[in-house]
Amino acid sequence: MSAPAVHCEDLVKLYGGTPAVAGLDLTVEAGTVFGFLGPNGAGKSTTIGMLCTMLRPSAGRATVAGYDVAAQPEEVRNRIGLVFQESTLDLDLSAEENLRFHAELFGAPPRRSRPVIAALLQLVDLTDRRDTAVRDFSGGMRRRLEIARGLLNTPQVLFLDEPTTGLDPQTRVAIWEHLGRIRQEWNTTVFLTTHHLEEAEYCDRIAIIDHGRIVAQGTPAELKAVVSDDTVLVRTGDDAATVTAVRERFGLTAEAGPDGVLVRVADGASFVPRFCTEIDVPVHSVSVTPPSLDDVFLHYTGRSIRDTDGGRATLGDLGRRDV
Ligand SMILES: Nc1ncnc2c1ncn2[C@@H]1O[C@H](COP(=O)(O)OP(=O)(O)OP(=O)(O)O)[C@@H](O)[C@H]1O
Repeated sequence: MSAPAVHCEDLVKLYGGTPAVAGLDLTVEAGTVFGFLGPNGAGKSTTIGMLCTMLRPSAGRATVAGYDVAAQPEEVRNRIGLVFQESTLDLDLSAEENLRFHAELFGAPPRRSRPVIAALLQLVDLTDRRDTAVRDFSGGMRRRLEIARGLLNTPQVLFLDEPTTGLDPQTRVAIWEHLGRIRQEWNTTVFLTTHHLEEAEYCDRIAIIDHGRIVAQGTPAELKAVVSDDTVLVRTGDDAATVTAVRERFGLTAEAGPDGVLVRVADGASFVPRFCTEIDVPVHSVSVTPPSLDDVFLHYTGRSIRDTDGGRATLGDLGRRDV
């Protein structure tokens, strides 16, 4: 069996004695898409900085692709790709020239890099735009090219910081299709941070970090199953009578709101037919919403991820930090 893509044991990073990462244990299996979520200041960038060998751990241990980040940083660097939020593309160069320039920085001879560049352009659907200057690219095309560039050294693990931030929903979906293809066709492990919880649903597994520690991890379905009930919204002819009936007949809590009556119940699908049969007031409509990852996030961090998406530092800032 191959080594885990990422493995951390009691990983710590202190800044002036204060822990930014406070004993983190984490395993990411090879070939998966892994989402790393957390509020601002939770320790995401610091963790990724250590995994990418940009920051030295204060204590504990981490391996990437089986190599120790502190003892074997070169081995790690050769096996990872990194895509920052900030664009580092040269706008005056074409898509292909950007990739070629970067391949040369890696010291790859053109004979070796040429087929890789062609395959990557195809992977991110930019083959027919390879000669276009990046200045003329849309935001989504630029991000796809950044991702292709992160894959130039055919890394085993690709780290992406908020890969879809600033993109419109349609383009975000396209980026996710590409990330899925990268995992499938290149068997690359994708390790990403995101503030879009609906996107975290696409991840094979996710971990939530808060105050420098992992507070929850699992598949999106596992996490949702642990924390919350379905929400059933019912519209009837009489909200007050509905609230009372739900409490008395089903022993559930119900609240009247502007859109109708909200009922929290473990299994919405089996509650609805019973509710419709047993309630005495006319039912106009019923909808069932399963628990969301936002509920999970709120449960574990006490905050909604939407409240945490502002003024954040980015991975690119690591280089400018006092480490
Ligand atoms: N160079 C530094 N010196 C001192 N404290 C730091 C430094 N870098 C980060 N920190 C602190 O460490 C903690 C973790 O920061 P980090 O940037 O890793 O969090 P994050 O989860 O990536 O947050 P965000 O979503 O805002 O990017 C925060 O309290 C931050 O203020």
